[in-house]
Amino acid sequence: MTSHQQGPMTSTTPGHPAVLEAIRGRLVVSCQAYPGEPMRDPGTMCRIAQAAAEGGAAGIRAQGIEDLRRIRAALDLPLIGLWKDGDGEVFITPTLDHALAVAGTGADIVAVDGTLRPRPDGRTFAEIVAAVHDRTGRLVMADVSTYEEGVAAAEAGADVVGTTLSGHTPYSRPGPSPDLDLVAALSRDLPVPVIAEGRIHTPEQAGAAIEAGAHAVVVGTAITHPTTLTRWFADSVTRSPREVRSE
Ligand SMILES: CC(=O)N[C@H](C=O)[C@@H](O)[C@H](O)[C@H](O)COP(=O)(O)O
Repeated sequence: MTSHQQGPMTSTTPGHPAVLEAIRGRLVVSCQAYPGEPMRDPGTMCRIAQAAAEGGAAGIRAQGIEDLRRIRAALDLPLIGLWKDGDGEVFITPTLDHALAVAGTGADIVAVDGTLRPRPDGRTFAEIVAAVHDRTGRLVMADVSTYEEGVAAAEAGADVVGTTLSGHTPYSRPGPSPDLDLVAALSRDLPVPVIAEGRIHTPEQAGAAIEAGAHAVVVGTAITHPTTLTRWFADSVTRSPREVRSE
């Protein structure tokens, strides 16, 4: 039994809740595999999370009820939980029922789509935040894609805002690199901590996100998704001029 399994970490110092203090200026590793992939297995994700912890992850972000239960039982680190479900536009913890189920796993922070798009259960983001707070005492992370969404999410009661969905909505900034401008603007203007998440592929980019003002950095693909990592290398090798390879 870990302290996290007893309930949400309570604040020991003025300011942010303890779980947010624990990840301040640190790396959180997102451990996720996608439907149909060989690593889509709670035991496998738990081992990946344990490996990330050994490497210095200060927190873990994970998806799916069983993955979260396994990781919660195995690791005494701040845990950001979500449940990706459905094939609609809003798929990150899309309804209040999803959010309550995530909270029930012992995750310290429930990550919820924080965009302004309609949700399958018709609730607003503010209603979901209020219900999670009232019924579970857990914190809520708003996954947003733009500055306006970040401001609205903080006003709606989010405890922490992440840039997770930048580049993943049709109206946000596309491109392969992290949206550090969004990280900087939200970090400057929001009264709650901002987590840099999404398309952070190198240690330099992770450091730059902290420099831009991020409270913490979440890295997923570049640490825990070997299929994508392999594709990066495979594509680079096959695109290289033959003479370079034969040197
Ligand atoms: C858009 C979406 O569904 N993002 C998901 C959110 O949990 C994950 O698939 C990402 O891996 C995670 O956000 C970390 O980002 P990156 O893998 O780029 O480091």
